[in-house]
Amino acid sequence: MENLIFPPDFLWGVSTSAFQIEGAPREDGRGPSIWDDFGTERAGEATDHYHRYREDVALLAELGVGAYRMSFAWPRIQPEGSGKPNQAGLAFYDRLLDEVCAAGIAPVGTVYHWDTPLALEDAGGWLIRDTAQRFAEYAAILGERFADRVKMWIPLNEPMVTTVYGYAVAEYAPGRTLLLDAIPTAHHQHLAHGLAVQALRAAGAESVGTANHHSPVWPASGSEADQAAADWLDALLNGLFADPVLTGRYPDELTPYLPATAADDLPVIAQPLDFYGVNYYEPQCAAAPGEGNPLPFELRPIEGFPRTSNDSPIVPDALRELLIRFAQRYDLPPVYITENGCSFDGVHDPERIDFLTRHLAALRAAMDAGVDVRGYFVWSLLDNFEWSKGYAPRFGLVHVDYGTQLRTPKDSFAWYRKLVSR
Ligand SMILES: O=C(O)[C@H](O)[C@@H](O)[C@H](O)[C@H](O)CO
Repeated sequence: MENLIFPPDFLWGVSTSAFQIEGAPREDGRGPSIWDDFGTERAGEATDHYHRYREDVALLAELGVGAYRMSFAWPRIQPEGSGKPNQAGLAFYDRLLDEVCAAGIAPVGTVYHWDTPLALEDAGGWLIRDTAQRFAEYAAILGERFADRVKMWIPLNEPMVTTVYGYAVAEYAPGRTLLLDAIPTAHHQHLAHGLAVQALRAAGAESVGTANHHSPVWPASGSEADQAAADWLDALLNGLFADPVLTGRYPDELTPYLPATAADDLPVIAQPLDFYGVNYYEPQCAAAPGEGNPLPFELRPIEGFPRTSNDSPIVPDALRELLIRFAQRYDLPPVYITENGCSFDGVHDPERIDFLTRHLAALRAAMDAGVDVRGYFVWSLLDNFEWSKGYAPRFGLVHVDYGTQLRTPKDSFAWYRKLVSR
């Protein structure tokens, strides 16, 4: 830890999301979301944060972080995804945000972290343009109510994951297998982002940015064909989500898959941002597609690196590589690592401390190379519902016994507290 030297005003935080921790799916007028009945394992009561938020905010205060990234549950605010807000839903976030602010912690508000109201999905979800308008109305409701307490806003968490995992390969809700025909959902999310930026600024939001999932893409070999495949996957996973908001353009190779009028929306999409949030977990590897593969790439496993209990390769240096490449490629606003973390079991978690130490060292190296990074958020405060993987992966600095909802800070909690208090 001695070598992990960061500026005195560096922002240390932790991140969570509403659907993964709140529970209380049927309480106080919350409507159904696309995740409520999706997959083999249900979130159900999750960590019951809806009732135990005071205890969790006390953990945040004990941890000593300066910021807490949370998300608002759209179906709790607008049960049908449109129309008048549900006052009981707004009141929950009043209670939560007042508690966070009273603890001297800055709330960072994510407007959407994948829990689309079911009624909107039944109407077409991110496949239709109208959902962007609905989203802007929802963001305006949040801005008007909470911009006095939430200083940093993130309209959408990881639109890439929604498009690829939710609409292209059906790993996540809503579970569509549209492959490249899922790409219009990226455009409609970008439009939603742009309209929400306008709505939040109009409501007095001080700072608005992103939380985009980014991974360096490595070719499986030095062959031209593998390099071309890696470039294509890089355009899909990174370019399609960074270029429009940062440059006002789409990657050339993706334009054939976009709605015909997509270019008309780029001025709204590419509004200046106060920060660029990056969620980093691991690199990807691509090879030229085999016979009969409709995609211009195929994924290859990343080997030769230690792995998490969730079988993800641990490659800290890829974070440094990614940030330096982004700083060379884009006129980046200040950067925040809005998520980084790993799954390991147990309360005694030296592997997680090692993971965080090595990723923070890589982050420091990127800063030494000139990348303007202003803060870092660990995923996650609590063990929680890891989407289609359910409750098996444990990403928390705090262990949760899902039978009793007992919270137990892990060794990594004490380690992070020491780091952020320096
Ligand atoms: O990045 C994501 O996928 C999401 O933002 C989180 O909700 C995940 O739970 C976390 O990343 C661990 O996979």
